[in-house]
Amino acid sequence: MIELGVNIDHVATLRQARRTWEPDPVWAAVEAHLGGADGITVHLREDRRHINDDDVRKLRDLTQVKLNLEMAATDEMVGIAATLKPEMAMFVPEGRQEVTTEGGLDIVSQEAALRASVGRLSDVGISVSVFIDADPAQVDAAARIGARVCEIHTGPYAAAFHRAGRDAESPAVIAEINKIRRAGEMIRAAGMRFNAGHALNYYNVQPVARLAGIRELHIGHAIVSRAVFSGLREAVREMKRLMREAARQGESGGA
Ligand SMILES: CC(=O)[C@@H](O)[C@H](O)COP(=O)(O)O
Ligand SMILES: NCC(=O)COP(=O)(O)O
Repeated sequence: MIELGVNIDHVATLRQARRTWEPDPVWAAVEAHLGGADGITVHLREDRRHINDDDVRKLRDLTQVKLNLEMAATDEMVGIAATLKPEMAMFVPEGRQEVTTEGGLDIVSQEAALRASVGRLSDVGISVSVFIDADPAQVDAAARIGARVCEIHTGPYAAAFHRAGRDAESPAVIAEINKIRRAGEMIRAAGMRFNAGHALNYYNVQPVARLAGIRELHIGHAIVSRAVFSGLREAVREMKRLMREAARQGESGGA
């Protein structure tokens, strides 16, 4: 069955707006768990603009569902992950000026360095994921460096969906979903786990959740935004309901 990893970065974004102690990401993780989250995702950015080292340590100790640590592939971050041992670590590209992650990791241009980082984390039992565009060359490279998981960047799909006025049948949206589908087929054929995420929301999630072989979606901004009005537990519950419904109707019958 398809799983949901809830990204709680923006609970920390709100805390940092006042540089205070609330809202606490650990409380968010508990609420997400109670709403049906299968995992918790945080992105420990090099500039610590939202989640900080202390949050990750506490989440590691207290979270009872899988922890996925998103990070740049730097020595510092690899060291932190190797010490804290989240169940999964995902390498993402990072830009200092970006508001959020702007594109997938270019594995092809830094294969040797990334292979070494994947090796360091795999050696201590962490399942290593890479955040990549739906690009066959990047999927091939992910397999070559030993990644166990690929998370396909759904930002271009989400942007097309928004531009099309939420029309899932528009040619631009279908073209984007087909790219993700083809990447997913390659990922699975290479024996890796097929995940997806970024900018998914309550309107655009179902076509992605219907894809054959999709294992896990990572969703943050939309869930935390909904939670402002409905509470986090309910926001997670509703997202899981949409995902399950789509998976049941989906290309692999919810398997
Ligand atoms: C990798 C990805 O798709 C996003 O989850 C991103 O890493 C989140 O980072 P921000 O929360 O800083 O936007
Ligand atoms: N890796 C994607 C993620 O964790 C959530 O991204 P978003 O829903 O906050 O855009």
